Amino acid sequence: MKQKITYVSLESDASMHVSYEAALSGFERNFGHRYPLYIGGKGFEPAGDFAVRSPVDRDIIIGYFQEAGENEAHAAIRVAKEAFPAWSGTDPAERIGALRKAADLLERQVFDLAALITIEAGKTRSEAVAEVGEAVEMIRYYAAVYEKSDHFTVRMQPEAPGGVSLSTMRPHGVWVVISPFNFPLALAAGMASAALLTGNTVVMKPASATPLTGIRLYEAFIQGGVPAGAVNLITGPGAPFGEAVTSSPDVDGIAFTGSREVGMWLQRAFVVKQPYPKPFIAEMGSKNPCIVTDKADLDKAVEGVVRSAFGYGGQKCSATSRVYVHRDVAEAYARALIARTEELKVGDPRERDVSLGPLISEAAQKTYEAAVALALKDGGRVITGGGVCSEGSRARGYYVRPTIVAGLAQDHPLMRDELFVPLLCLRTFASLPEAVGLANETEFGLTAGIFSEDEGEVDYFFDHIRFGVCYANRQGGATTGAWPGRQSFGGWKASGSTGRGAGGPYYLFSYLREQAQTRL
Ligand SMILES: NC(=O)c1ccc[n+]([C@@H]2O[C@H](COP(=O)([O-])OP(=O)(O)OC[C@H]3O[C@@H](n4cnc5c(N)ncnc54)[C@H](O)[C@@H]3O)[C@@H](O)[C@H]2O)c1
Ligand SMILES: N[C@@H](CCC=O)C(=O)O
Repeated sequence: MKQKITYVSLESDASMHVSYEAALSGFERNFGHRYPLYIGGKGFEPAGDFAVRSPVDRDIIIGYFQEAGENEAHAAIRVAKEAFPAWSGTDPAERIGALRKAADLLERQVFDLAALITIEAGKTRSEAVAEVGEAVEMIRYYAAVYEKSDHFTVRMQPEAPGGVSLSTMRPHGVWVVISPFNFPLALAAGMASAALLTGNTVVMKPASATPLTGIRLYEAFIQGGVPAGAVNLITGPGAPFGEAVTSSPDVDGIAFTGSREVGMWLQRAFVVKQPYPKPFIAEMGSKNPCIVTDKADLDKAVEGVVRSAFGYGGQKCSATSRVYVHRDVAEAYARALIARTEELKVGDPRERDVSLGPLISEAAQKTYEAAVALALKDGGRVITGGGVCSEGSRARGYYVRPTIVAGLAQDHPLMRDELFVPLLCLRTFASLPEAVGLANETEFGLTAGIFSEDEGEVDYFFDHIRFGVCYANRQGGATTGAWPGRQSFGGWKASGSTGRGAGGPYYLFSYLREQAQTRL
């Protein structure tokens, strides 16, 4: 592959397709294995197992995975605690080397991993290849930041002549890394590599829909040179794992990416059950707005919104789910938006020309159907989409039409709640301050976008919008597609807990604590 694929480019030379299709057929011959969980470098099959079926086609059983309970979580935490003194005591250059090697290994397997992400998570090939690229770049970016900053050691003013005063940043100990289904490689890789680079040890828990991608990441860390025990992997349901990790005195920090509901539960439980405050990193959901003013280039605004509202079926925390369009251009914009949306081909994401694969689960499909019904009941107009696709092989997956709803009140639940399905709400406004006010009327604060060719309007937007990741005139994605080293990715308010974005210059600080060292 000659060109780098990002979420914004999503295009490449034809060689990508040949390699991806070869990887896909290789993987298809290997469905149905049984996989262990990993503690201290050893695979265990201690529990009952669960089958993971593909959202692309429910008849595909990807594999059987361990349904771990609290005992396995405690065992992994114990081993990670034992591994901490040695791993935190290694030369940082050695840790950086191991993580860089893991990134190289992931990069070498780009098509195998992309095929796996397609089957497990239902992503199209371009989205899946981009995600592998994001994981690789995330690790490399953190390694570079850590290396260039001299591992955050800063010389301070000496207290007396001949003395030395340093500010150093030290690891906490055992971090639990809990990741969601929708970026099963990139988000787990980002959190876990940040913890490991900075000298912490890790217990990873991937989402139950996507455990095999988590196992492949674990293997890359181990093959890269992260010692057995410094990284461990538990599969299985969230609830018993959450009980164990929030109550264990040996857990020193939790990094979570997922829904607001689970994130808030974890944060509260961790505070209540621990004897003293410990770091908790949460990246959660959102309800992301995009503003299209009467000074917008409407072609850009159509493409940017379609990509962000419907890319991966709206199953991105960064997805655009609300559009506020100036009333003078609303009709023309809606017409063009509908036309472009109706060009999207919904189907099996293994196929080259498909733009939109399935939703992750039956529950997600039910959320979609309930949302469409509620929109109609409450006087909304479904201006395109609004139905399930169940013709032919699509009946064996969770395929739905990208949908746009107009005419709902600003405080309607569909304008307020994260749905995580391809459903976009459209409303009009009369002035930019009004639009920014409407965009900000939410408890969430992850991503926001504007389309306007007027610099003054764009300045006003950046000055007044209360979201962590903001974009202007981004045809490649109105609110989606942040990339390590280009955009720090972190939510405000109910969307995130630290104020320091993933893939940004300050992210590693979240896994460290400062120690002042004074020598006389
Ligand atoms: N802000 C971000 O960077 C970001 C990125 C991706 C996804 N997300 C959010 O993630 C959500 C979608 O992902 P999801 O459906 O996998 O989220 P989820 O919250 O259902 O699950 C996330 C992870 O938490 C685990 N979990 C569930 N209950 C638990 C419990 N009681 N204790 C411990 N762990 C538990 C799950 O097994 C999974 O591994 C959306 O809300 C999306 O916005 C946020
Ligand atoms: N980097 C991705 C992360 C999305 C998370 O769900 C984006 O910005 O769209």
